[in-house]
Amino acid sequence: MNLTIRRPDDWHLHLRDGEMLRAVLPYSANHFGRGLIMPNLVPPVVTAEDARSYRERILNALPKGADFVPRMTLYLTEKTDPADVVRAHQEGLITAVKLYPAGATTNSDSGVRDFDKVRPVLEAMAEKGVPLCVHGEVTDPEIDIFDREAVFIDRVLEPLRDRTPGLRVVMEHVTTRNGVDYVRANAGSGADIAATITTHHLIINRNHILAGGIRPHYYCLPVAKREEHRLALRQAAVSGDARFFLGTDSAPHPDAAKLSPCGCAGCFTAPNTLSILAQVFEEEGALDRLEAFTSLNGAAFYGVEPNPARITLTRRDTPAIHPEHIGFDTARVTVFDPGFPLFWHVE
Ligand SMILES: NC(=O)N[C@@H](CC(=O)O)C(=O)O
Ligand SMILES: [Zn+2]
Ligand SMILES: [Zn+2]
Repeated sequence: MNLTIRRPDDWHLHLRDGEMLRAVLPYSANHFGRGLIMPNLVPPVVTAEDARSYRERILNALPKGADFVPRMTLYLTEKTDPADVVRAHQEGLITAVKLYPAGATTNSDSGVRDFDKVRPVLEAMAEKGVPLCVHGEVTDPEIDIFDREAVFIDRVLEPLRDRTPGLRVVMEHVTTRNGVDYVRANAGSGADIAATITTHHLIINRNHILAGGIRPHYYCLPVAKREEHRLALRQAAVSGDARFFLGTDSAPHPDAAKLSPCGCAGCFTAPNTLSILAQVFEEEGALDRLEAFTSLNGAAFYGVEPNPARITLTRRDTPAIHPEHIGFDTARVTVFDPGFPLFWHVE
């Protein structure tokens, strides 16, 4: 069986920097036309100048002849200058701004604590149509980690959208039925809310992380939730609803940092994402909607044409071989293991 679709885009991607960047980039560049590049480097990508030089480093790391365009984001801080953001967006240097609540996830220390301090930036973004990509979790230690996304919607997202009419928001890596329902319920208010869904959250629930032994490679943020939430995500992804699209959140970390007493969050899914997604859509009887999720809906939200190139996926009787790890001089990174063989090959 064959499926030819527009070349996909990855609207949430961590490429890191230096030798890690050079090691992981070819996997994304192989299958994706564009990637929205997350700015949570150390130090973060805060200004237009930072984004310009990071973009340069990515372009220099691209394999020869690659058909991949990095689209940049800025990391929102309480000191972000609205004029810098607007200028960078008008020049086409950045596609969006990323909000990390301080302390919510990997390298989020420079993120936002006091939302009043970023109001001028958000207002400028609303006026100029610069999308805000949101890591939607509260950091209040009183709130159970499995409830942090749902509480964020009520405490932070809804008030923020109320105060900033017209602000276009992407709920990144949505993990709950609450998130899916929130996006759906705001249908009436125009194209100002959407959500990315990752590959791994379509596969794992919280049992996969914790039952029968702890599995650090399944630990990511937001953490995977109960099965009912995974099913809600699958349903949203395969529905064809234009407000849901792929952002893999492929987030490589060296094994040494994952397999530690305080292991860090992130799943590295770039190499096998498309094989996994084809299988998910096949299982859901929705192969005809895979292209909308991977290649059309996100482009429409960001106001760009779908990629002109196409890729062909073929379902064979023999499993597709993906590396278990990728390695470079000083580190090894483990590839996300869906826990079942993958029969869809990317040609
Ligand atoms: N998703 C993750 O678990 N980790 C991401 C950060 C993020 O996207 O929140 C990372 O940068 O490692
Ligand atoms: Zn995040
Ligand atoms: Zn991420």
